[in-house]
Amino acid sequence: MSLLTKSVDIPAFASTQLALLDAELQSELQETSGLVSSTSPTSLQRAGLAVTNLVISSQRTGLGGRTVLELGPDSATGGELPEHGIRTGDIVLVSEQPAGSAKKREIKDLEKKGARGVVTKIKKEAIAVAVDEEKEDAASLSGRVWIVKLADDVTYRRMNQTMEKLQKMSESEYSIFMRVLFGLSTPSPVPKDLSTDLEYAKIEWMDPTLNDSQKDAIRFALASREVALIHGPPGTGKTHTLIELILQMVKRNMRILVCGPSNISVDNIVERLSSHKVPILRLGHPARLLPSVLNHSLDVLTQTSEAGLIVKDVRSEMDAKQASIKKTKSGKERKAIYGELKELRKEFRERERRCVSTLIGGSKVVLATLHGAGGFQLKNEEFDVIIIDEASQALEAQCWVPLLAAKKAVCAGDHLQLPPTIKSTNSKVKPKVKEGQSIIKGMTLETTLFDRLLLLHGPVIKRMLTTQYRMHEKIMRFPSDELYDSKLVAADAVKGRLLKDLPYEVQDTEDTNEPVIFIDTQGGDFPEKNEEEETGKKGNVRSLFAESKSNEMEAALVRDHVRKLVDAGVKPEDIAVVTPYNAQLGLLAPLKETFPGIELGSVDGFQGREKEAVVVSLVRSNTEGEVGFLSEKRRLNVAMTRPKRSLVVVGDSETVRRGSKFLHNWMDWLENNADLRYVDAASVGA
Ligand SMILES: Nc1ncnc2c1ncn2[C@@H]1O[C@H](COP(=O)(O)OP(=O)(O)OP(=O)(O)O)[C@@H](O)[C@H]1O
Repeated sequence: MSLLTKSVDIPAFASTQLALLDAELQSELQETSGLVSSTSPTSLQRAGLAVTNLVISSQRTGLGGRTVLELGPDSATGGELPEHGIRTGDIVLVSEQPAGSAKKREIKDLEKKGARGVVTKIKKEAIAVAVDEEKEDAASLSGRVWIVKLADDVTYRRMNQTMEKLQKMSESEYSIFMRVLFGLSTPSPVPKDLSTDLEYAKIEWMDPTLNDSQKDAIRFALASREVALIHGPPGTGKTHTLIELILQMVKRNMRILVCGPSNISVDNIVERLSSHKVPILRLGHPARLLPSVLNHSLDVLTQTSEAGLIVKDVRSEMDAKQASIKKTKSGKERKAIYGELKELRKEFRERERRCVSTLIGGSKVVLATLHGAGGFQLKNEEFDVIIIDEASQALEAQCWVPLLAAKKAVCAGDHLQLPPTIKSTNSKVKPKVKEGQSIIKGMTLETTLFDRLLLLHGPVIKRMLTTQYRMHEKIMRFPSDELYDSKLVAADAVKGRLLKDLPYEVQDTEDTNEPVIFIDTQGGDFPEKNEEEETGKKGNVRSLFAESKSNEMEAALVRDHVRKLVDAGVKPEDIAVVTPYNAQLGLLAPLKETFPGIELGSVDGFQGREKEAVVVSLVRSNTEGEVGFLSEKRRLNVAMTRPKRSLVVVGDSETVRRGSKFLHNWMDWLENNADLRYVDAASVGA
């Protein structure tokens, strides 16, 4: 029996999590500092960890009073920023750019000459960074600067505090909810068929178009006492379902905290909830929120709401006093003003605290990231239920930040897509445990709460959404049969959609009237290349690209295919090329110049997204049948479920089929069902 199917010793669970989190943070810190100290800025940029050759183009005060720097390309580079891997919400260092050859750069030295901050906005021609308060003189940076992505140790602090609390709790403090989540008690039973149950049969749906599996999942989530999982395979309307669930809960006078692992996952829900007349409140730094969500932000409301105006009064009084100090010469008078200011500050804090709790107290639905839910604002707040969206993409320790005080949880996710990205799995940093503490062997950070609960309690705690609104029926077939017990059904509106039926002029060609095309390169004429061999670079660059492979033949075939689609009239912005390998993305990069608007991305980065046409380059082609990254079926699942109307797979079936049973079945399925195209090296032009 797997360790996860048994009840879990809570202190051992917490110490294992602490050790794993520490190892993860250490490898993140090591990776960043190792790379920054020994790799040239240009290589860091290539690895997606930095953007070089920038200048500060403007500086302004952003929300929350923070200084926001806007960084654009220097005049020599001009125009748009190069491709980079920096994302909104990343913690970065803005600093003078060191010369390429300068060795032994330490992050702390760079920090002296620059500042840490949070990326608040990314545009084609500029990146905005809100710098930390104590470093506002960073604006004085002149000349050429660069930004480097740093490890985000703040998020670890909160997860650690949560796990430490869990570790120290005595058994008598465990709530029923906690006991169920660790398998010390079984979940309270829920009637099997809720559609005939008196209480749940006659729900008045806000959205009457919900499908039966969505309705069933909502009834189940309402009826469950401790925990419910909503399993949402790709395109099945997971968020759509959560919105209705939230509205139904509000109708039942419940108070709800809604969380997700990322700001974007939370904002997505705020945006969709805002059209309904429900008082909602979004916690989080305004700089990190979507602009459309700002009018629900706690920080903004404390300044604009009625409750906020009282705070504003004190603030103006304080400003006036501050100004009068400057005018006064007499020491005695100054001292008196300082005394008054001190009192005012106290008053200000007290009013602000009251204002915050009035605003939070008046909200039926509060939304925050899992990490943000651990802030002081929610310290004494009680909720009837915690809803976690994208729960299968969150670390379990992160989920416990709000769950420690919970009575009931509803988690939505899909454990058959990729879990959160972990660095320490392949690194040399090993988890260390304090003496005398027991740990759970074999547990990793990649095991999410969603996975663990399914293993622990089985399907009785979940409901699966089964109608999908994204893919042509044929694109859906293989993942449905192989991973979702053949339960997925394509909605009528999407099941027959092809590229040629796009709402703009697209010619009917062999490339636009086929939902699944497989371009098979078997024959071994163009084997993959190892990025190390190609660059010949040593040191940390090696580790960065250690797993990276590329395949020029495949890149040429991808280019050919994209050209044919565009020639047939498909807009480049409706096409994406995804591949598991960064080095292959590098090879494909020129496509963006030829076809502006096309999207190139790693499979992992494309999770949660969709496009009309998706070309997948599998890259691996070798005589050993090695497939590396591809052996992870959750990655393949993400890759093959992104397209709406056209999935094009480019790969060497001979190599790939040897990688795993899943890959073997996929190659067989493609050979039997896809529009199969064999190529020989000589016929590839581009
Ligand atoms: N019952 C329904 N009727 C019609 N369309 C629906 C229904 N439920 C969901 N959709 C549509 O399906 C699409 C996907 O929905 P949503 O964004 O909620 O999915 P998701 O499961 O959260 O997405 P992902 O697969 O990326 O996790 C949306 O365009 C949504 O409007």
